[in-house]
Amino acid sequence: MKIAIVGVGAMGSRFALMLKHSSNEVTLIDGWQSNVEAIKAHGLQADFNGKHVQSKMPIYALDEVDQLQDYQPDLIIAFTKSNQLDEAFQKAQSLISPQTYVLCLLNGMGHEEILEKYVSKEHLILGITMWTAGLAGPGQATLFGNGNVELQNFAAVDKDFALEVEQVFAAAGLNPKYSDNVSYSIWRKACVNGTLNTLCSILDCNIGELGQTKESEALLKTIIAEFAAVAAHEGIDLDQAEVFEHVTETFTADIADHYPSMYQDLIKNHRNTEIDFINGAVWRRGQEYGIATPYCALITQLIHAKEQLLNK
Ligand SMILES: NC(=O)C1=CN([C@@H]2O[C@H](COP(=O)(O)OP(=O)(O)OC[C@H]3O[C@@H](n4cnc5c(N)ncnc54)[C@H](OP(=O)(O)O)[C@@H]3O)[C@@H](O)[C@H]2O)C=CC1
Ligand SMILES: CC(C)(CO)C(=O)C(=O)O
Repeated sequence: MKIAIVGVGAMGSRFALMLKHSSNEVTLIDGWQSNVEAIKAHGLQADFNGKHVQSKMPIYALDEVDQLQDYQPDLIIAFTKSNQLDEAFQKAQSLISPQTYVLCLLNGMGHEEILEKYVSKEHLILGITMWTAGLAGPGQATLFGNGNVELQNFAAVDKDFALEVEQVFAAAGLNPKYSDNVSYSIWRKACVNGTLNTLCSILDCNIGELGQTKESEALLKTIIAEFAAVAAHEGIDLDQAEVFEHVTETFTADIADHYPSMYQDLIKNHRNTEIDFINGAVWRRGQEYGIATPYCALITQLIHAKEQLLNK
């Protein structure tokens, strides 16, 4: 399959390497100049489960997309951060023909509202992933552990292409599943990020260390209850006990040593975070629906305050 990846940070690099390794034609597009230069010079490099891998792939800066006039990908995978998605697709929109599909696996909620400006509902595929990834530097990913992908067409349309993507991902070892209720999965995953990503960032710890604190149980349950109240208003009936179990399973799983992507942004790289698409989205929607979400409000404000202190 002809696949373009827009956003070649940690996760974009993982998917690029795994999809290229299984013989897909992968083209990379990214806005971070030193990353683009490093990949142009040395290819994409990674510590992949302890083994060094290196793979040459065409890469273009977002400002160079006009050089790709005759290039028409079958699939574009969005792997920017939520807060970069709109600007990246504004710059990359010339790649989207009426045949192109866009798959969004970003953490958080509301990305379809942004992507619908650039691709038709019928060609939008939404999903989530439990794969993890980090960056050791420009063009150098750190890829450990296992994960999976859930995806589903956004509109109720013919799912042939999405099933083809499922097959291509299966051949790449990405453990995909065509979901029959991806909206539920997106809320469920948002609960993972709304607890682990935020609390690890505020407490400056990894997932396993968070799980060792006595307070984690009550914090998780309260945050999940706020997500569930807002989700219920949108017709999604989150099973809070199952979601709590799903989140706490990570405390002893092979991602226990992982510092969540929000931690990598805020604490490691002093960059702004995706908080407005996670707890911030729950707080905002709660205000609209008349539902109190005091923990999400406090967490959103603390993360924004930390962004201001660190990202001067
Ligand atoms: N990392 C993880 O383990 C997981 C992440 N996700 C989700 O996947 C999506 C992509 O996340 P992830 O791959 O972690 O994102 P990254 O931050 O690694 O990369 C996203 C983009 O940020 C820019 N960037 C990254 N690092 C730097 C830096 N040090 N300095 C300047 N710019 C930089 C690059 O583009 P540009 O220059 O255009 O800004 C890059 O394409 C997010 O929605 C995330 O929540 C989901 C599951 C796990
Ligand atoms: C790996 C996981 C689930 C940790 O919260 C994640 O999605 C992230 O790091 O953003």
